[in-house]
Amino acid sequence: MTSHPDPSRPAPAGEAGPGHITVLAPGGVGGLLAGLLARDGRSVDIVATEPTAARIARDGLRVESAALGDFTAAVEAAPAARRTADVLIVATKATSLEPALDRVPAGRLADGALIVPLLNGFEHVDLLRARYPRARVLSSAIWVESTRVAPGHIRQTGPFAGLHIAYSGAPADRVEDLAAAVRATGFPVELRDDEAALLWGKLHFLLPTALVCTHAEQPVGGVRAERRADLAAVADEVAAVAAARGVGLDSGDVIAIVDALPPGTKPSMLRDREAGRPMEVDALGGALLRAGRAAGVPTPVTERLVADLERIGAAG
Ligand SMILES: NC(=O)C1=CN([C@@H]2O[C@H](COP(=O)(O)OP(=O)(O)OC[C@H]3O[C@@H](n4cnc5c(N)ncnc54)[C@H](OP(=O)(O)O)[C@@H]3O)[C@@H](O)[C@H]2O)C=CC1
Ligand SMILES: CC(C)(CO)C(=O)C(=O)O
Repeated sequence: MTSHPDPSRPAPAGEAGPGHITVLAPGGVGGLLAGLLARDGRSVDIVATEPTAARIARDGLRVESAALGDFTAAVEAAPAARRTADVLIVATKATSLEPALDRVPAGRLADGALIVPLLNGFEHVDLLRARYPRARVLSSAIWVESTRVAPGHIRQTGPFAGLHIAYSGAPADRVEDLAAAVRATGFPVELRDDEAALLWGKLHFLLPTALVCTHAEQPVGGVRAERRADLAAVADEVAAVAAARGVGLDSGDVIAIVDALPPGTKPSMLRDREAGRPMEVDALGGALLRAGRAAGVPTPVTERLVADLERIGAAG
């Protein structure tokens, strides 16, 4: 995880620029990046649900962040893509990914456009590659705690922030120009060669934290004291499935990260449960169960937590 956003925001030297950036879904993470890029004067627009697009077009995008500043950025916003994007940042929840993608037809992407999905999990990468065959989907993971407190109003909390992007076979200079533009906003970016390690490294931390905090209805401080065995067991199950796919992960690292977090840290799945929104239980936990079955790796603790959370989600 990359920590401590740099508020000095160094200017990108000699950078050609990533071109026009469209952000699909201005929620906790999408709204944060769209706001930061717009504040820096980048060419950026937002595609959102009808009411949220209207609100942002009228009032701008409000961002509150102790580390990156409080500001309102004027950004174009519409319910369907109107500009041709060189970069598409996809920031929906997994539960609304497919209907949201209908708002960005493939013809609205420049040939060879870069797609940066901020979703947790891994199954969305193949879905995006099938849907946009002429684009380059870069496996990515964002480490930040950021909440859409109201349409077009984003609050980033917590001490960590970092965007990890894999080259994923795309032209290196274009990926680096994009990384430079995001870094210049003050948001740290790490470029990586190994996309599987990037995605599974995030899931290794995220899945235990999300499932156990959401199941217990407690932030990190409570579960690391009371549900440590479940945290460690889910981390070990993720590591076992990742190992079957050739990715080496050490569960000790996950426990060390969980122990270092502020006790009030809440994963987005817990925030969804508290707000009565659909939870990404299937896209994250269900995906691990499917990958475990395919590899012949047992995942009993994840299975129990997923079953309980699916029952809770279905009961509304
Ligand atoms: N929040 C966080 O701290 C982190 C989240 N993530 C991951 O990032 C992804 C996004 O999460 P997060 O930012 O929390 O999500 P949010 O719930 O904050 O935002 C989701 C956004 O999607 C929009 N949306 C929903 N349906 C549609 C649709 N059909 N068309 C267009 N837009 C739509 C919502 O619109 P509206 O505003 O109109 O409701 C909202 O702006 C998830 O996979 C999550 O796991 C990863 C790291 C940290
Ligand atoms: C990193 C973490 C736990 C940040 O809150 C996250 O990815 C999420 O909440 O979805």
